[in-house]
Amino acid sequence: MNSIQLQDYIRDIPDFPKPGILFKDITPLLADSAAFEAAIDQMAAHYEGKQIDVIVAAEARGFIFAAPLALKLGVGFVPVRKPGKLPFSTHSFSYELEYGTDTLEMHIDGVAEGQNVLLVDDLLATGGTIKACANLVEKIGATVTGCCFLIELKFLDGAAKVAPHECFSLIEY
Ligand SMILES: O=P(O)(O)OC[C@H]1O[C@H](OP(=O)(O)OP(=O)(O)O)[C@H](O)[C@@H]1O
Ligand SMILES: Nc1ncnc2[nH]cnc12
Repeated sequence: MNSIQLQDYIRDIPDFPKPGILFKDITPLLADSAAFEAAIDQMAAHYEGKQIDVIVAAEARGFIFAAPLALKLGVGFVPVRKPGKLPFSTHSFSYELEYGTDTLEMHIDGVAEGQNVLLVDDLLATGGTIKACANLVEKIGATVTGCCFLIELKFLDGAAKVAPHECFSLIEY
């Protein structure tokens, strides 16, 4: 399975969802079980043996990688969702995207003070989403162990926004 080039499974869609955005479409990778499995295995290999209590990820695409990674690492998964979707009491936080602004929510009992949290998403662009998640985790008194992505758009320098937390990605543009 080492011969799989994950980059080959990412499709470029120009001007989506807005003019000037080159959208990185992950659906070809998801449609190929060997490529999808290779991505999860490579993420798990990077974090194997590290102190992680829980994985936190934002909907929708973050869930796709966070859930199998949580199972593989043997830790829980805490969903961060768009407003009005979570049934229990929530923390709510707003942030900026490459193509707009958004608000996310997490259950107040999702992450506990003192826990080590791995943040997972499909893609790091401006870093707005992951920085907002990291801020919330730290406000709760938990520690961000790292930030894991399938794709990193290096030219947008999202990693600088999340520093000093480590950003690990499998594909860089
Ligand atoms: O680094 P940033 O500039 O914050 O951009 C990255 C975020 O943008 C996308 O999510 P989107 O809000 O499009 O939602 P989706 O997962 O529901 O498609 C992507 O899945 C990341 O979460
Ligand atoms: N260029 C991009 N492609 C896919 N998802 C994104 N999320 C933010 N920017 C993106």
